[in-house]
Amino acid sequence: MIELEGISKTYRIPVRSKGVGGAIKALFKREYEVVQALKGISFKINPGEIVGYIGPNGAGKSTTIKIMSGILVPDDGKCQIGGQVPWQDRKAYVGKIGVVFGQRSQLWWDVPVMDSFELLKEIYDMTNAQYERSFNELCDALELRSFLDHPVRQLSLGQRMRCEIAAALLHEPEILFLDEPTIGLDAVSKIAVRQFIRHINAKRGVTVILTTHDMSDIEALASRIMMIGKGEILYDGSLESLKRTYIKSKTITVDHHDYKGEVQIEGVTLISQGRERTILKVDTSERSIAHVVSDLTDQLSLKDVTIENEAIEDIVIRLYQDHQI
Ligand SMILES: Nc1ncnc2c1ncn2[C@@H]1O[C@H](COP(=O)(O)OP(=O)(O)OP(=O)(O)O)[C@@H](O)[C@H]1O
Repeated sequence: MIELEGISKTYRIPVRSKGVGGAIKALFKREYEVVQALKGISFKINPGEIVGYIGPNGAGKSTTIKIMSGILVPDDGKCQIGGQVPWQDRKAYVGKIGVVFGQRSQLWWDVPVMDSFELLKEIYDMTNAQYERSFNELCDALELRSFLDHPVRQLSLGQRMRCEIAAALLHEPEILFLDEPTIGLDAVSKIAVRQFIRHINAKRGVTVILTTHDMSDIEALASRIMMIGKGEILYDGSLESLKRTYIKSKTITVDHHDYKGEVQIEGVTLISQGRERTILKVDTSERSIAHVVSDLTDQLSLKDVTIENEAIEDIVIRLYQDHQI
């Protein structure tokens, strides 16, 4: 479905020395700084996958999405999406993709949402039957009906984002690019957006490429993650395998009856110990959780035990550190 091979992209940014002298000099001779945003990245994505594309600010995520959506042309490399090159034959290509840039709107700001949808029907040359089917499905799944006649500028951020996603999917594309779709949303709206992405992926088989800084989006949605740093793919694999490779510790929280003295267990760091709750960190490469829990049972009268993995954010930070990013 999606195939990128050796894609590179550089930007030329004009630089100018300070002051009036610099401005005059720039009139005669422009100097540029070259930023290499993508350094020959390659990957393949199969139909129906949901891929989380993550990386720190300036890593090259948006540049990749812009190339895949045909807005930017790379300096080098090949890109084939659904059998087409995104920046060629644009009219046929845009029918295959939907794009949401969380920080920008594709809806007409001053007109009711409904008018934007009807205009999109004309732009994508949809039949009445196709439009009705898609529109009704999206309105129901995203609960849009109560504000369809409101101008976009009067919508809350959560309502607007639901409309943006509906607008991107109205023409029933096979691929959806989502660039930070949950940015700025409250917890309830984030959950609604995630549920909808799962729903549309299962129902229509839409392939989803999602960039986000919110690791809970990734945990909720993506079975595969690609991590980019300084224009290079640093990791491409399952979230599970990332966790297996990089998770080095687990935290055990034990609720217990009366405190009988300080817990002492090999390979464990005691984080805190109170009368009824003890928190420990276990280096899983040194001790197995089963052994630690068994030792705890000997030393404490247990009421409840919770075992938590390291947060995915911590794993990602460690991976960036390994690559000196
Ligand atoms: N239009 C542009 N002109 C010049 N440089 C650009 C342009 N767009 C991006 N860059 C530079 O290219 C690099 C990659 O930027 P890009 O926006 O792709 O990163 P990103 O991973 O999406 O970052 P963020 O998470 O902050 O959105 C950065 O160094 C950025 O400053």
